[in-house]
Amino acid sequence: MNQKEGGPCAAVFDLDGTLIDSAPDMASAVNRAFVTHGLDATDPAVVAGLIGNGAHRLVADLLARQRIPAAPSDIEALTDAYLRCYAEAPVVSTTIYPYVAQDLAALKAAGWRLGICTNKPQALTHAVLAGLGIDHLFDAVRGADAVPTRKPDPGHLRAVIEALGVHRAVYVGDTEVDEATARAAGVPFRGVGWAAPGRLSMPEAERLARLSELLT
Ligand SMILES: O=C(O)COP(=O)(O)O
Ligand SMILES: [Mg+2]
Repeated sequence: MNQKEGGPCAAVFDLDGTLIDSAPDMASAVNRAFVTHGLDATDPAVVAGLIGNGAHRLVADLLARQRIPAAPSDIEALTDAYLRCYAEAPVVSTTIYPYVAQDLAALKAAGWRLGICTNKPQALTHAVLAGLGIDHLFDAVRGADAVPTRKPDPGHLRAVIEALGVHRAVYVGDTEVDEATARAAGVPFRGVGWAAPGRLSMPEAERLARLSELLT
């Protein structure tokens, strides 16, 4: 996609695993919540592989891994505890992936409108973007609780694109949830080359080496 083809274009990004490596802080928060409730902590590398479907699903998946039967109300309580722990320390070990900040700035300077479509809750998304000093780059940000139905429902991505006020957009992500969301919304999808193995169905060779490739 190219600005020269007419009309503003937008690049909408998934957040965790796409623009930022937030897995260490997310793993630390969910493990603090589990341990506080008398449950076991999980290897942060395992937690990292489960991120992308939102907080509730992360907690449910971790409980299932530990073979702990849990009522919906237990999962709710643990999810609330996880999100409280995360909000207390949203940016301690989280980092922006290499070149992402400068490539986002280059896209913005070239006239692209930039958006975020993430399954992270809205307040935490803003806290993390602000903590990393990249919140000013985005024209529309929609977390999981800022839309009636979240990813993989295509309405989540469509809501971001509508807020950006563009007719042409691309979605960039790191998991099959993102791929499926884009497909269902009829939006072109690009996967990041630094996505963890097995998280995207598209071949490695077809993924973005750098976000600046969107400019070409
Ligand atoms: O699973 C989450 O909490 C958020 O993940 P996402 O930013 O990749 O959508
Ligand atoms: Mg992701």
